[in-house]
Amino acid sequence: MHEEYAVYVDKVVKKYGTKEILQELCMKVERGIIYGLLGASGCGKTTLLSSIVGRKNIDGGEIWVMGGKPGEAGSGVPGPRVGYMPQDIALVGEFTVKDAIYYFGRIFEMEESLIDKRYQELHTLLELPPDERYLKNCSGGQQRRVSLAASLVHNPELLIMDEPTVGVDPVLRNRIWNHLVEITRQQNISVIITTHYIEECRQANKIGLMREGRLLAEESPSRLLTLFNSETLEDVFLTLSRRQEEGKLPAVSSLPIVDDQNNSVIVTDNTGSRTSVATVSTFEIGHGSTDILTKKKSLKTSNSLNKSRMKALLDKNWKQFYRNVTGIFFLMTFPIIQVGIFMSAVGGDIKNIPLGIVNDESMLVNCSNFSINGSAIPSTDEYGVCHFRNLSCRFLMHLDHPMIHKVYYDKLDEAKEDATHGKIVGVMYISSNFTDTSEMRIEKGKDAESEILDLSEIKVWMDMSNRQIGATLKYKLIDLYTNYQNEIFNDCGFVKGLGDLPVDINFFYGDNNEPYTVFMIPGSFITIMFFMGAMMTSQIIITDRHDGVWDRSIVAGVTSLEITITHMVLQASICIFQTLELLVVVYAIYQQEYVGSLWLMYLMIYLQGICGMSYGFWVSVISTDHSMANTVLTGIFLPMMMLSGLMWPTEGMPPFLRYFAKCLPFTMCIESLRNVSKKGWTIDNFQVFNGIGVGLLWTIFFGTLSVFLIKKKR
Ligand SMILES: Nc1ncnc2c1ncn2[C@@H]1O[C@H](COP(=O)(O)OP(=O)(O)OP(=O)(O)O)[C@@H](O)[C@H]1O
Repeated sequence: MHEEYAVYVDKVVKKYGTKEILQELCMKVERGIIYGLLGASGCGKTTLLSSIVGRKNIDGGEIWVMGGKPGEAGSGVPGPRVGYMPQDIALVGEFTVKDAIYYFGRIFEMEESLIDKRYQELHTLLELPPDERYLKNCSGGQQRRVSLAASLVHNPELLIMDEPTVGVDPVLRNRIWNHLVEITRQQNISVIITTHYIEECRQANKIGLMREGRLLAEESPSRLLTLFNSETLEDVFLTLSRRQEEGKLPAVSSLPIVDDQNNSVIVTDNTGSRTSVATVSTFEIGHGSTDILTKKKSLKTSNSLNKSRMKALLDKNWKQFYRNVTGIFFLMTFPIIQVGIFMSAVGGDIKNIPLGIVNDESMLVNCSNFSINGSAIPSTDEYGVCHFRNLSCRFLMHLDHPMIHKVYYDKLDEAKEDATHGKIVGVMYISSNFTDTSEMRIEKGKDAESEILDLSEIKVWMDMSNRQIGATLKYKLIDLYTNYQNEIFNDCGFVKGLGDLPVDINFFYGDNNEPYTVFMIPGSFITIMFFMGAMMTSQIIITDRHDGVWDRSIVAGVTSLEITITHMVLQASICIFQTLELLVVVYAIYQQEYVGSLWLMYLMIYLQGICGMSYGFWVSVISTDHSMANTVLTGIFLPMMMLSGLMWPTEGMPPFLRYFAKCLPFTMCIESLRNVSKKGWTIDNFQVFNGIGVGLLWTIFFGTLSVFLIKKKR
């Protein structure tokens, strides 16, 4: 029975949450007719059409389209059997008028010459704007006409149009209707059309009046006008709406109208018994119902990857990319800017830290006249070891370092006061008899009194509220003191190295003077690429989905997998350049050292970009719009970054958190990349391979989850 109809909707229920949008709705569209679906805004027309084309799952009832169920293998719906013009324009703004039509032609696997022929016909019929005009530069009405042309390009068996005539001038509207009448008559095409201009539906063979998720009536316009003795369809609709409100009008039944011969519109009451509400003229289909449509059954969509569709999608993605100058600029320069800023701002030597100095010894001597000669003279008498003069001046000379800006104070209290007010970062105090006690400290050695030790000590108070500055200064002071001590010991003729700490530290990898930047480079590479991949993917996919391009393409027969793969192909290509940019900036421009394989490093960074894309894909699937996507993206990315060991080694975390952190997408990859760049390890080392492995697992996980969610989400 269903085969007789182009569309057969039987007691369909569709809910959004708990709200029933379609309430056991029944609708029958014979083949080769124009069916006008009328109803107020929000009554569920779009929801019904989306369900018919297989873009929404229904919660009850059945839908048959061209004898098959939408979405079922071999039904051809979604696919080339249907032409769908959604309410939104649902075209790519970066397309020219011609591109838009060619895009759908290629998706429907039409020959290029045929697409061109159809394009010329539709161009004339619909008065399309010039071929090369970008859609984003077309008016709303022009875009709508292009959208209409795109749904007609392949001469579908069933044409579904959601408000195609909005914003179209009356002459052209009339021409569109005439064209619809012509194609239904000559080619037996079936058309379902929704419109706000109720009266234009007089040209339809049948209309369905819809209200609050139900069809109030389903008949030919002439019969409805006769039945309700009305001049206009508006009046009919008004009367039916009133009756529905008064509870006198049940919905249209799914049962076949058996007594059509009696010229009655049949409705079913709430108990299920059928009643005739009026006697009217017979519903006419102005032409035969010869089934030329079923002969087109070769037009089925295959679920496997299709070359022509993939080509069309790749072309679309490429045009979307290269015609969006701001987008290109952002995608290509963002990694350079990011890593450039990082290299310039992070890990450089800290300079000019203000250090307060109170040198009580300088009350007795003037350091500006100080000469290093004679400040440490080996002793000639048998008890002495070495004689010192003005050692405080000699030590202060060693503090002439770019990191330290010496600020002299006369009084210790004043210096401490300034330190507490943040004017200086630390205070250094040297006692008045520092030189003498330093000499005695060496002479007496193990017998030195604590007072001597105390007075020969340089005392420092530090502001450690900025730990990085405080700690850097602290280590620098110790370093400078060691240099100073070694220098005077050398002058005294002591054995070389006596002034050093008795700890000899050597390095397998890296060296003592390596800046903090080197530690952070792998983390910054990985996080920049991951973030770029995620941003790019989520933005592009959400834009596609919001513009309706995704949905429309799927109705045309494209599969989610094809869309996903083609997006990934383009973005993965962009990632190739972005990864290269990062490496060039860091290793060629900033001349950072590395010992491992550059190819392996490239691969690892690149794969993280792909992992980011997969993550961005998942974010785009679970997000309803851009702002939600941005929130989810950054909301998850930031904690992942903090746990990644980028800023602080994971060894500093509580054990359970460390294990958790290591399972995250880029924690282990950062460590692995460090192992390659600093240690020269290769991929056969497990501690390199595991980082790549975790990234790959996350890529597969996010990708699979996204595809699953897309399928489930309709
Ligand atoms: N994804 C969704 N989630 C929740 N509610 C939705 C969703 N889509 C639509 N709705 C609601 O379902 C109802 C029917 O929407 P629908 O778009 O089908 O109406 P319509 O008759 O096509 O309206 P219009 O003529 O204005 O396009 C509306 O109340 C709408 O707010």
